[in-house]
Amino acid sequence: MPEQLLSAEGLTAGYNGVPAIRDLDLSVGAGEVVSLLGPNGSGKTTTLLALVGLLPAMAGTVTALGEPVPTRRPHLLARRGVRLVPDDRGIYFGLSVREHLRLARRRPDPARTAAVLDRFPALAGLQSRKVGLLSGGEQQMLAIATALLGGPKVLMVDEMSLGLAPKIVQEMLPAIRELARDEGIAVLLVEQHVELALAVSDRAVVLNHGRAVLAGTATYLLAGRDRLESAYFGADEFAATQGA
Ligand SMILES: Nc1ncnc2c1ncn2[C@@H]1O[C@H](COP(=O)(O)OP(=O)(O)OP(=O)(O)O)[C@@H](O)[C@H]1O
Repeated sequence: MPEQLLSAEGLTAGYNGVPAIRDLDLSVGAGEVVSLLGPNGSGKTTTLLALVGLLPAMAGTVTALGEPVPTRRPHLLARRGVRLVPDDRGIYFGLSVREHLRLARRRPDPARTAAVLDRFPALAGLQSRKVGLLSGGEQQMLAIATALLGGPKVLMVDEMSLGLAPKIVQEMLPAIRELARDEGIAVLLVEQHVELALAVSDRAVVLNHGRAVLAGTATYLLAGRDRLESAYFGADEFAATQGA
């Protein structure tokens, strides 16, 4: 079993005193890719925000790299190597790609930059382009490349595939999978593309109404399509989609 770099136990978090996720257990080990799945509003983004301490835990604990995650100090956590790429990508549109990549490290590291750009070759030829003029897929690659330049130990990506063509997603997800394995990064993906996510994941957790309703290895989840759909949609909604 890999060393657990990120874990939540009994995590409850939400907004204005109202829980949006309840009693969640989750862990991601070195070199592992775990997907957090579930329908709209099931609590995936809330979970990520709680995991980086942007939302304080109402109950339970969050541990990253063996230490409790501090509340509302994501920059401190990022310095320790725990990075979240948010669903709006968190990038600066006025910079060029080259300038953006330079922001990622206090001291430039050309070898690391070259190694990361190797994983996203489409970006390599766009270094002079303004970030705001990149396509959605290129912007997403830049957001992830920027996070990777710092050499993260834990990487969380919220809805990487949002607004992207499936072909781009099919290229990017395996690149993230390889990076996790090669560099021992613990990766937590929030994804709407269930099958694409499971294809590159070791394990997944399905949330519904803020609770983990199904968890297991990707192989187990892919082998039980009905079980997955039922957990994903909820029994009643699933029945409705079946015309019952
Ligand atoms: N800032 C907020 N204030 C109050 N409630 C919120 C806030 N953000 C999210 N919620 C609520 O918390 C619940 C979980 O939302 P969350 O964004 O975590 O779901 P999600 O699974 O990421 O959804 P999606 O797939 O649509 O992005 C939803 O009921 C949502 O309406």
